[in-house]
Amino acid sequence: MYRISRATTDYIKRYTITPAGHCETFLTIKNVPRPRSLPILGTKLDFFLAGRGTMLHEYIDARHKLLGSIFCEKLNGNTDLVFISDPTVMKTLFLNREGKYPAHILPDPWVLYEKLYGFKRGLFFMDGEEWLNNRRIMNKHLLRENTESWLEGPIKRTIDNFIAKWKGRAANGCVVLDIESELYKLSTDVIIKVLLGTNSSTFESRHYEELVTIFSNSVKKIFQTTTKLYGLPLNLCQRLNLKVWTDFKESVDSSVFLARKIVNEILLGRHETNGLIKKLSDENMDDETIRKIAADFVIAAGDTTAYTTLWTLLMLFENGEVLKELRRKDGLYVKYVIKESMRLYPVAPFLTRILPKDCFLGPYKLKQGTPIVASIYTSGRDEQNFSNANVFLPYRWDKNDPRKENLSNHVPSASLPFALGARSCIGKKIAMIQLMEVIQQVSNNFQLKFNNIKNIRPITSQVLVPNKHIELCLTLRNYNEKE
Ligand code: HEM
Repeated sequence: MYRISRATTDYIKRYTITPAGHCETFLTIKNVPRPRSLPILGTKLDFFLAGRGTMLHEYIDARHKLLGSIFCEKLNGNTDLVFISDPTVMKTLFLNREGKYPAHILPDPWVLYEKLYGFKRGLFFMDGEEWLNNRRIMNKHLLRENTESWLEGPIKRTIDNFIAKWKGRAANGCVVLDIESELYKLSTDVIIKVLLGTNSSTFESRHYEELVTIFSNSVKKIFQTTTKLYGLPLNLCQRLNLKVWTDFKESVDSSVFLARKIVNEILLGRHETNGLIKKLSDENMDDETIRKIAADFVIAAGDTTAYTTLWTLLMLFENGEVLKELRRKDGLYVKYVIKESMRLYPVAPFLTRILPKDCFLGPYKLKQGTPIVASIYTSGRDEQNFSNANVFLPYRWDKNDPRKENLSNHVPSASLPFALGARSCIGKKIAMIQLMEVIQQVSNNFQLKFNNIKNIRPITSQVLVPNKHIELCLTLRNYNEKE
């Protein structure tokens, strides 16, 4: 099922395939549709006008609408990027074309930081055999069947504490919260407790709370400062020591320092713990590799899970009927609510892979090294993949729900919030346990009211985030309230 533009269909008619199945001439990257561009400048101006990348998801969505499900654009650099949004082509990429060591495009500021300071990062930044060996060990403890049985303990305990604190704060009436910071802190706390396990008293002090607050603020700053560097000449900013670069560098320095400090403390007391660090240590993973991988987890966990929680709560606030249904039902409905919110607001709106060898993708023969970008935001909102695509309808994920009959289009593989294949998110089970627990408990225990959400829109700031600061007015739910 290739949804290709009219221009591509014409090419296909022109380039025939012989009965023996041999392609006489095939389509190449030169035939991939591309937007009109200016000499020398290319489409750089369009890109700048679209907010230097902050509206990239909408910019690319508009391109797909114009050019079809496969198109090519250089964006701000000199390399052709091939954008795809067809679910079949995306599946082919992740399951058959990415090779043994799937490679993705790393954010430029991070690459420069690593080069300048010789600092080695975790799983997301590894490649080749190093990545595969470590990934296999991580898969065993985080993704295999039944890993939920050890993950649920530390995660649910952390969320119970979080909800108890919120209840205490809202005990005397409405309390206004900086919801982003609250959720960042929660996600950081959850991942530290996963590293630590359930049978330890390490970090049970007031200082721990302060540490989590300082750490999550500093991680939040990394994402803000990276976004400011979008589209700027990075090497020049660094050589001139401009504030955009030094702000980025300082936020990375302090986040990495603190993340390693946390991991070091767990490593020191590992024999009393039963969490992920103890498990990796028992696999004979060396301490430096544990430090790299675990410190990155603490950094990676914050924004993705925090913003997915925030988008889901916003969707529930705006869709009162769904919130009522969630409070009435237990079990899997909360999972459908989260899947639906990730379909509309995938925190990673683009996924990238670099082709390991020459291969066909859709009708095009592409060369080794070609960067491919899967437009997850577009595929999740395409009417051909999901009927009533822009409406928040969690029941579309429930195959037993009779209302589903009205939704003729449903292509699950068009919504890939955690990616697919060997390099998909290693933290997806952690994230799903956390999301399901926190969304269900917040909905059951509190009334939700957000301030300042008129005309709220998503922007790309590394991940998909709201375009303005949001406050949550938290009130304890009156269980007798009529629903
Ligand atoms: C809602 C929450 C989350 C979402 C939507 C999400 C999404 C993703 C996606 C799409 C990728 C794949 C990137 C690619 O293919 O290039 C990824 C990779 C990764 N994620 Fe997550 N993530 C989430 C939570 C977490 C958490 C809680 C952790 C911490 C354990 C985590 C750690 C990682 C790591 C280390 C990788 C790199 C894996 C590798 O390269 O082998 N993620 N995530």
